[in-house]
Formats: sequence, C-alpha cells, structure tokens
Amino acid sequence: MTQVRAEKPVVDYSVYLVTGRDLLPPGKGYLESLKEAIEGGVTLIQVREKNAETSEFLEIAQQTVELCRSHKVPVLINDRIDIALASRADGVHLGQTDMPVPMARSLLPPNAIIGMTCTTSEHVRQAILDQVDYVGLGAVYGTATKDVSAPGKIRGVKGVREMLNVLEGTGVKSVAIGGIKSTNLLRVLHGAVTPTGHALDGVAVVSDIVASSNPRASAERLSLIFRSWAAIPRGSKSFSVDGADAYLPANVIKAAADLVAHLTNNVVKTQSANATIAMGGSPIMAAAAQEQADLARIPGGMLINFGTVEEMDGMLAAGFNANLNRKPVIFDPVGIGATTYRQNCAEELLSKWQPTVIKGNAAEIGALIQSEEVDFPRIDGVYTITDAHRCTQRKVKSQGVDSLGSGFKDPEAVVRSLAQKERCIVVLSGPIDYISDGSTVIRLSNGHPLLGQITGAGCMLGTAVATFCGAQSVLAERKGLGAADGVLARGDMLTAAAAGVLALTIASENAAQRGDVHGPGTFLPALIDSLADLTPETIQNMAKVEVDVENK
Ligand SMILES: Nc1ncnc2c1ncn2[C@@H]1O[C@H](COP(=O)(O)OP(=O)(O)OP(=O)(O)O)[C@@H](O)[C@H]1O
Ligand SMILES: Cc1ncsc1CCO
Repeated sequence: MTQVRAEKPVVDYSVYLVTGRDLLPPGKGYLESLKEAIEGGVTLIQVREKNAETSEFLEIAQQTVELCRSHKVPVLINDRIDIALASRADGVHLGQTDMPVPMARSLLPPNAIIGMTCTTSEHVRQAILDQVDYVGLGAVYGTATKDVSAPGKIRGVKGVREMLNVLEGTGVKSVAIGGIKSTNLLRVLHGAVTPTGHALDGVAVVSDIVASSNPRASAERLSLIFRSWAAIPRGSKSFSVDGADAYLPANVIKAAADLVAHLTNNVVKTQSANATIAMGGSPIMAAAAQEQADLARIPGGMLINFGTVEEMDGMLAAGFNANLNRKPVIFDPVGIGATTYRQNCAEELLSKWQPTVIKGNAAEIGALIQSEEVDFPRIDGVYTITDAHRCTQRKVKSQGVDSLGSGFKDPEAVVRSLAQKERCIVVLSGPIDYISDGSTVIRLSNGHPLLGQITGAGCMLGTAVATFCGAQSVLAERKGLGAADGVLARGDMLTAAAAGVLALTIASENAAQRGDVHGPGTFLPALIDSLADLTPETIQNMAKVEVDVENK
C-alpha cells in the first residue's frame, strides 16, 4: 500500500454533520434537510445508517454524494467500506470494533479519508500508528444518538483535551463528538485546548442540526460560533496597573454591571453584598437553580463560591447559563481540600461549565491540582503536589477553609500550571497574591495581616474579582470587543482579576491605618468604607505589582 497523503483532498472539519434520518422532524425530507444544512455552513458529512438494509444504505449514500458533490462538501460513510466504494464517497468513518484501518486502507483508493472514533488516549495512539486522517474524540456529553451508557464512554471536555494531547505534533486532525450543540459548543472548543495550544479542528453534530425544523439556521449558528472562536488571537496578555482600564472606579462599575450575582456561602453573604456595593456593583444573592437562566441574561459577573456546599443544582445551572450568555464565572472552591465531598463537587461543577477565574488560597489551589493528578515536579526533594496528601513534609495543607503552612515552593509554576489545565485565570491568594492566565504571572504584594484574621476575606476577594470581571466584560461588549461570540467572557479578564485583588488588598491597607481600627472586629466595617473610598489614583500609587511573562 502506498501512502499518497499529498493527494488527499483538503477537508474542512469545522462543522461536521453526522446524519440520522430517524431524527428528522415530521414533514422534513432527508435531502431537503441536508441541503439546508450545507447551505447553513456544514463542511463535511458522514452518512450514518445503523438500521438500513444494504440496498437502502447504498441509495441514501449515492443521493448524498450527488448532492454534496454539487456543493463541494466531502462525504464519508459510517462503517461500510463497500458502500463507500460503491457510492464513490470520499472516505469512511470507523468505530473501534469495525474493520481494522490498514485493511480498510488497502481496499479504498489511496486518497480516501479515514476517520476513527476514539474514547481513550490508547485509542488515539493506535489511530496515529494506523495513520488515520482524523479522530472523533468523545463522547463529550451523553447523547441519544449513540449508547454511551457503559462506564468511561462519556469523557467530558477534559477527556477530549487529554486525548488531544496525544495528537500533538502528528498532523492527525480531530473533531469532538457527543451531545454537542450550539449551546455548549463554545465551552467545548474553549475547554479542549492543550497547554501548548493544540485545539480541535472541528465538531461533529447530529441532532442539533438533523432534528431541527430549520437546519440552515442551526448550521449557521454552529458555523458562526466555530469561525468566531477560531479567529480569536491566542497568546499571553500584558498587564500594567497604569493601563487605562486597569482599575475601574465605582461610578464606572455602577454604569457597567447591572448585577453581580452571587451563589455564596451563608457565612459571608452580608459582607460580600456590602463589599460589592462599595465597589460600585449591584449584588444579588441567588442560589436556586430555577432562577439562574434569568440572572445570567443580566449583564455583569457570576460568582460561584461553594463555601457551605449547598445548592449544587443552582451552582451547576449558574455556570452553565453564565457560559451560555458569555458572562464571566468566578469559581471559589472554598475549603475544597478539607473534604472528599467538596473535591467531588468541584469536579462535577468544572465538568459542566467553564470558569473564567478560579480563586483560592494555597490549600484550595493545591487540592485542585491534586484532583487533576498533575504530574508536578518534586521541588527540593520535599514536596510534590501529587504527593501532597501522603507527604508528611508537605508545605500546604488545609484546616477547615483556611490554608496552613508556608505555601508552595514555586507558586508561579502552580498558578501557570492550573491555569493551563483548567483553561482559565487562576488567582492564588495569600500574603502575596499570584494571578496567571497560564503564561503571564502577576504578583501582587498588597494586603494587610488583618485580612487573615477575619472570616471570608478570601470570599470578599472572589466578590471583588467577580465585580471587576463583570464590569470589564460589559464594557468590552459595549466597545464591540469579542462581539462575534468567539469568547466565553469578553474583555481582558486577567487585568480585571488583578484589579479586583488590588481593590481589596489596597483597601485593607488603608482600613488598617485608621485610628478607629483596633483589631479584626473594627477592621471589617473600615474595610467596606475603604473599598468605597478607592480611586484609580490611590490604586496606581499604592499597587505593588511584578509581572513575569513566560516566553513559550
Ligand atoms: N498576612 C497577610 N498579609 C497581607 N495580605 C493578606 C495576608 N493574609 C491574607 N491576605 C490577603 O487577604 C485576601 C484573602 O486571602 P486569604 O488567602 O487569606 O483567603 P482565604 O484563606 O480564602 O480566606 P477565607 O477562607 O477567610 O475567606 C487576599 O487578597 C490576600 O492578599
Ligand atoms: C468559615 C466558613 N465555612 C464555610 S465558608 C466559610 C467562610 C470563609 O471562607
């Protein structure tokens, strides 16, 4: 067999339609639906006929090829080499239990496209050895069009990213498959990018198009989201506290964010609401799942702080709806290191939605990295993050919701690594706060020890980050930045997160200076006063900032 890769047609995998005639809505013909879908922007078709007899399958395949040829859209046949050959389709898509790839390759023309469904990294490795053209990675979510009930069949966005890692440097293309719709597409695309920037080439969609009475509009929606996402420039952000928008004064926040929605714990609700108002935001403490769709449509930020881990349904719905409306989601996994239940909850939440910022103290960030089972380098022979729960010499541990110990040996590496893994900005709080987007690390050394002596300083920090991210995203939307729907949260979220941290920590320094502050009890109301008094000039004069940009 000769490999004639150069002769292969160039395939656009971006909006890959897998057919399913049983899903067509009443009154919609197969070819009519297909034609409308192609006109809406579908770039590749797979004919999938699980129940048809050979003669019927062949007829459908031939009709599909004829229609698609006239639109210059390639056609692949699911499972059946004979049907692909007889209908002169462009190739086949094979499952793990179908004909082995080398055998299929030997039967098909040398320029045929061969794709393979992969559920594990091992499948991907084998597919690379077999020199497939592309892999279908999934199932991302549960789907009615395929039985994915067996354990391990639903891989989530993180599972797709894990498999994408294996493809790095190979030239094998990839699409994600399984329950993908216009409502979750951006979250899938955003989440499935490897630390080195390897991304999906497309997504395979079934019911979102086929079951639609308007497949053209459905395909247009998917295509627009994909193209907008692909057009977003990637790379590190610069940060300067002197930048025009670095810190937003209260009146600007007031005019921008209509609402900073909080799903937060019972301990801090009042102080977090007051802190939000002091910074210019409008708080609402709203935990019920039923209200999240309405809240997410209101411009602003969404804080999900699971301090007392109640209302899981509300938190699941809040993040999903915020993603859908491109609102920044700030996740504060309070006390996650303290109980296994909290770890499981965090895992579930992060599998359902994409945070814009994760904020935590050292114990919380350490626990999140552990739950990811990151293979982190041993530092000075005493501490590895993966070892943390076993290692008696660990530097970071949790006691209740607080962090004990001297912190990480290399906090920059920790925040960079978690930001890359979770595809978001990470804020690691402590006497020095570290903020990273996976590349740049901002070190902020403002703050006062009294913050460590009141409960919920970290929670207020999350509130401040949510307030600034919410306002920045609304301002960016007004300016038309990212308006093409390619990003999950518009605006410079790294700067916004840093501004939130600066607001709270600089306010704490000012509050502590006051003559009427004698300790933690008098400090808390003074802190709210100082937040309300902050100006951009105060921030610029007092900010202690260092920025480290990693050149990849
Ligand atoms: N010793 C300190 N000196 C200066 N700033 C501090 C100190 N301790 C905490 N902070 C500041 O307090 C804020 C909250 O961080 P911290 O790490 O204490 O949160 P936390 O442990 O999650 O708090 P909580 O659980 O009470 O909400 C951060 O902005 C941090 O900069
Ligand atoms: C004390 C406490 N317990 C759960 S949340 C919370 C507030 C500080 O994080």
